[in-house]
Amino acid sequence: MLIDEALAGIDVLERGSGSADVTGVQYDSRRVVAGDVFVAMKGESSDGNRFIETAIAHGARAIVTDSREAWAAGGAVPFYLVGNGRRALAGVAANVFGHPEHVLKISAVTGTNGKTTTAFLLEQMLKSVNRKCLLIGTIETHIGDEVRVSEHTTPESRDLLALFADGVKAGCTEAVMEMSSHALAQERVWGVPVDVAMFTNLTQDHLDYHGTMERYFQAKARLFEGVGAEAPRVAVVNEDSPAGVWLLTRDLGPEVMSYGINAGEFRASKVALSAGRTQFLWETPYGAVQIDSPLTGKVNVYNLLAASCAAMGRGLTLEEIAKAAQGLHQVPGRFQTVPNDLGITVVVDYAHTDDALRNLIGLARELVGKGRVITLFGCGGDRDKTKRPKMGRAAGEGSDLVVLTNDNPRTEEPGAILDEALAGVRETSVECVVEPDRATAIALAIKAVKGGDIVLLAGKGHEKVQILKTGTVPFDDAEVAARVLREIR
Ligand SMILES: CC(=O)N[C@H]1[C@@H](OP(=O)(O)OP(=O)(O)OC[C@H]2O[C@@H](n3ccc(=O)[nH]c3=O)[C@H](O)[C@@H]2O)O[C@H](CO)[C@@H](O)[C@@H]1O[C@H](C)C(=O)N[C@@H](C)C(=O)N[C@H](CCC(=O)O)C(=O)O
Ligand SMILES: Nc1ncnc2c1ncn2[C@@H]1O[C@H](COP(=O)(O)OP(=O)(O)OP(=O)(O)O)[C@@H](O)[C@H]1O
Ligand SMILES: N[C@H](CCC[C@H](N)C(=O)O)C(=O)O
Ligand SMILES: [Mg+2]
Repeated sequence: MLIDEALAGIDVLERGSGSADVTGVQYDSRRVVAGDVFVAMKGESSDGNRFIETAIAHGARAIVTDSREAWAAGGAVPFYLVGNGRRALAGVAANVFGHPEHVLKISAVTGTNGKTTTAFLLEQMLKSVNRKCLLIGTIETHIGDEVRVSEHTTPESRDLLALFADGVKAGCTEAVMEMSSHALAQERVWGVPVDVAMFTNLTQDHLDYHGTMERYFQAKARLFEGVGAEAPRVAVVNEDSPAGVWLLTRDLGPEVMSYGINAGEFRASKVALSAGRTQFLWETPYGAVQIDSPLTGKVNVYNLLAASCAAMGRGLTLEEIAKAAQGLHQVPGRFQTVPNDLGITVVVDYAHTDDALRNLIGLARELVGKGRVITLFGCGGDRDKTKRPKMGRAAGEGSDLVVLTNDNPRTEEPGAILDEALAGVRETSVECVVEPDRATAIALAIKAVKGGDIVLLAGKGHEKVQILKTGTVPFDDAEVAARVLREIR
């Protein structure tokens, strides 16, 4: 395609001389191949403009830059100056990949917790009526039946559009995706038209990046305004969440579906919860239906409500949704039990905020009866530090024993992270053992079990690695727990 076609619709401030035939687009010099347009953009930790020469050496045929200096300096291929590099990248990618975003009906979910689960549930509901689906989120990317491991919850626009194009090629008509607050703030989803948008909840996380809860919320709210695209046709909002109530006061576009247990037009009543079973009557303006699903816990009532509303927004009937709910599978690493014949309940969960820990421990308390709740957790390095004592407090408040350990210390000193979390645990009277090595800590937690106790391994869920200063090593909570359980047999 001619570079002018690749740049169609993009506000180009200055054009270089000459033309070029381009076959692809790239924003990372290390991934440029011959024929690409390289979009050089300023980032927060680095600047793509520093890598223009490398990109040209790798075969870039044109440069789109957000730096006037880089444009003025020019080079061996035509240069184009744009005002906003990330938006230009999204626009060029949409042109290069043939606008797959207009072929797919896109459902997107944002919120602090429940995005991955809700997206998985909605995908399963859409598949139950034979719609071919793309799924894009934290754990995996599904392109119809093909499964790929995800690098980001929400990929950079170029990679997102490439996935959309693969989906269209595979015959998908629907896409279900998570939109992280990082991606919304950075406009990785610029120009992506969302048909159905979902909001799950807002509690503390990611303040290292957003600074304040207000800015964190405003990033999430952008999904409902449309990011370089029209506002979503349908807005699905949790009215039991204070931030959801606030969102509902805004102009949310043509169709609004509020859900909840205590409030909301699409409401769950007669909620009955037990291990492996969630039942409620779903009362909607279009009639009521009994939902009976094999998921566990109150948070999943909310996830089911969000997914069910979105499924309805995508045209499924109440009966189709109820039928799909019966056959739903639990999401990997979300309240996942580790099978064993010792009668010990070990649960792997991705709770990595104080709110999620509180919900998880509350659920365990309900299930355990007279037994004890043993909670193992840690806090991520190079991430929101202010959540650490809060997570510690949440873990301490509901548990009978806390095992504090590492969870991806990244470049930080593990001991310092543990101290910050421990300060919160110490605000409670719970017994706490600190063991930095996560495998040893898991063994310790499981070996502390007396009949009828429950062990919660929180924070890493589906993750398959531990990220340490010295490098990334394979690590899987469920696998380690299974090994410990085999050893003590
Ligand atoms: C804080 C954050 O989100 N940063 C993301 C952001 O980085 P950035 O804008 O600072 O970019 P940069 O690293 O300064 O680089 C600027 C430009 O130079 C380019 N470059 C850089 C080096 C080089 O050798 N050559 C080169 O061309 C880069 O490709 C980029 O185009 O854009 C990059 C390109 O898309 C992302 O890889 C990067 O994700 C970092 C690695 C990250 O860890 N992000 C996490 C926090 C994240 O996004 N998480 C959310 C989920 C959070 C949740 O669980 O809720 C997600 O959606 O995954
Ligand atoms: N609706 C919900 N409300 C509150 N907590 C939830 C909800 N759903 C799940 N959780 C808790 O949050 C954890 C993460 O859930 P999930 O992976 O679905 O969320 P997410 O928003 O995708 O998270 P991330 O942004 O880290 O990818 C779960 O393991 C569970 O402990
Ligand atoms: N995806 C989220 C959660 C990771 C949870 C925990 N395992 C950690 O590393 O903090 C993040 O990057 O903040
Ligand atoms: Mg997720």
